[in-house]
Amino acid sequence: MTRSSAPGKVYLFGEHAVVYGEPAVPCAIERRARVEVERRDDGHLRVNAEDLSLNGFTVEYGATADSRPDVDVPESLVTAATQYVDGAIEQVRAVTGAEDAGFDVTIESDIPLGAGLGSSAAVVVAAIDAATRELGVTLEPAELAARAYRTESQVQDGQASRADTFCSATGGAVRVEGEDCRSLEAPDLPIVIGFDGGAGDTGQLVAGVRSLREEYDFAADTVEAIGDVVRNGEDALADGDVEEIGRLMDFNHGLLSALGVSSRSLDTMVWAARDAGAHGAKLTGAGGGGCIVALDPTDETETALSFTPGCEDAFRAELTETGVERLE
Ligand SMILES: Nc1ncnc2c1ncn2[C@@H]1O[C@H](COP(=O)(O)OP(=O)(O)OP(=O)(O)O)[C@@H](O)[C@H]1O
Ligand SMILES: C[C@@](O)(CCO)CC(=O)[O-]
Ligand SMILES: [Mg+2]
Repeated sequence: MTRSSAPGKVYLFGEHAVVYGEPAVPCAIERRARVEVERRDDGHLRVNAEDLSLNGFTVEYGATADSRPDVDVPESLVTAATQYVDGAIEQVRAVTGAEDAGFDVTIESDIPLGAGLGSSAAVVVAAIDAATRELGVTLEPAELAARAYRTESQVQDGQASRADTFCSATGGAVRVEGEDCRSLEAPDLPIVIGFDGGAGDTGQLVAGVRSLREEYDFAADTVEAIGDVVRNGEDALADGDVEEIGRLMDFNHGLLSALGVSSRSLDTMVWAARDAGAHGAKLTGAGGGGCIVALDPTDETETALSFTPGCEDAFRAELTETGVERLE
């Protein structure tokens, strides 16, 4: 039996635009997905994911002739729920050459699903790491990130960046631009997260931005403007200038909002944070619903968010330098 964990992340700058080759800066946070893997002799895959539910039922599937979860919901929802783990196992079989390897996979996660904190990347990175080690193969973090990226890309119809998976595999703050992935020095930022209890589907939100970009030149310009914000953000990070970082996060949120990926509750939380004196606030990840990230060294933003209608949870996030972690 092997167990691995991998962290979620927040984006300081650059989500969505990073899919089209602009740079982005995500940072790993101390909220993790843990995946336990045990090899099966019969070649089947059985998945137990206690945080993943469909119609209120925990998803448990696999290892029978009809291996669909026993839940009465449309097939498309079942596929959406299971495709990241199935895709991770596909990568494991490909990279090890053990095409008929079977596994029992158990997932436990502190990262809310579909909320912009990179739950999919963390689950895929931890699953690939644990399952390859179960077969006696240990991947370097860069190779692990590359394999996890293939899964995210497949699920997102070929439109994914390497940012989430690289950040989760290596930990810390990272800078990703196309295929260029590197670690970045970042000051210890006072990060506060607000969560509206909701979720957005990353694949669908990415597809929405892609069609806007194809339809309107000014949407393509907006994507490029996000790239400019990120480049300014890198300078502010290098200078440790938290006020400037916050100002640029505000700008980044406005541009994401123009691209249609914010929501009423995300905007409400962003404004609650700004009104409470945060240096800046923006949505994080794919958007549509889920989380915002704000910078505030005082308790004001966390307190204000906890009283904001529509905000279900407000908490401080510690950045972590630990990417994938091998537990057993
Ligand atoms: N604990 C988990 N167990 C099983 N599958 C999970 C778990 N967490 C996430 N997933 C998979 O990841 C999907 C959510 O991924 P999605 O990319 O839409 O959101 P996210 O990664 O949380 O947010 P973002 O990509 O915006 O950072 C779920 O539908 C599920 O397929
Ligand atoms: C929206 C997006 O930029 C980040 C999702 O966390 C998609 C991606 O990078 O693949
Ligand atoms: Mg994701």
